Amino acid sequence: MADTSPWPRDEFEQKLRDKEALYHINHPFHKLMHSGKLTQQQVQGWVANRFYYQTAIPIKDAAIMANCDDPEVRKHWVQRIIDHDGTAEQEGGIEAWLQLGEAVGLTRQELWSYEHVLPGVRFAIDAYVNFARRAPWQEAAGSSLTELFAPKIHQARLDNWPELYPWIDEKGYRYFRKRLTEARRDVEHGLQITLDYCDTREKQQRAIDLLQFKLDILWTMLDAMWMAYIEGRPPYHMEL
Ligand SMILES: O=C(O)c1cc(C(=O)O)c2c(n1)C(=O)C(=O)c1cc(C(=O)O)[nH]c1-2
Repeated sequence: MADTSPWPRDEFEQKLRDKEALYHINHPFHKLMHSGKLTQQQVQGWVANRFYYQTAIPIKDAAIMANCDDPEVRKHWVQRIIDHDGTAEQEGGIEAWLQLGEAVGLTRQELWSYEHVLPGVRFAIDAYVNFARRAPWQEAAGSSLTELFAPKIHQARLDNWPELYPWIDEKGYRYFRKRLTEARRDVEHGLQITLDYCDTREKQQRAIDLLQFKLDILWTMLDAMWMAYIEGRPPYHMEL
């Protein structure tokens, strides 16, 4: 009979970490971006589409909080919302992303209107928010663990973009710098929740599958952007 006992904690954690192989840092769109081959218009397309993700993240985190009956968890989780929305005194990630938009030549109104957001990007992100609304909060918390792999991609942008894309204004980099520390703190907490909650093989496997679901969301966003901005085939492009 197959062994269905839970994996030891460190083995389970390693299985989650192994998912890095499918992280969107490996998507051809990011590969082009990180080799300096994107035009200004293509960078703008990415920034405008990703803005929909940025504004969805605190809504997703509020949905997790709304489903969470543990004040100890909420006490920490609320920081994620503050990181993105900011406070009366301090700017958050959404404001930093708007500044990135301006640094690449977009206006705030353009970003807020979501006029550049592709249907495929919107559907993928909406799937993440809707999942977080309905899932047990521990499962939704676990799906944020793609952030395990995010500091590397933020760091790569900080390291390479100034040379590859000298036309991007320096004020655009604040978002990525900010996320380096925030993402590391988030995953420490998210990982503890997941490792504690998944005390059966079934729950562990479900967490791995949900991490894959989140990887699918990130990958699918870039597939839609590839069609529109690299192939020049946005939706309803009819020419052969
Ligand atoms: O630029 C990226 O590649 C990237 C990826 C991810 C991610 O892995 O989901 C996040 C972010 N950035 C990010 O900035 C961010 O605030 C964030 C929050 C979350 C989440 O699922 O809660 N992911 C990510």
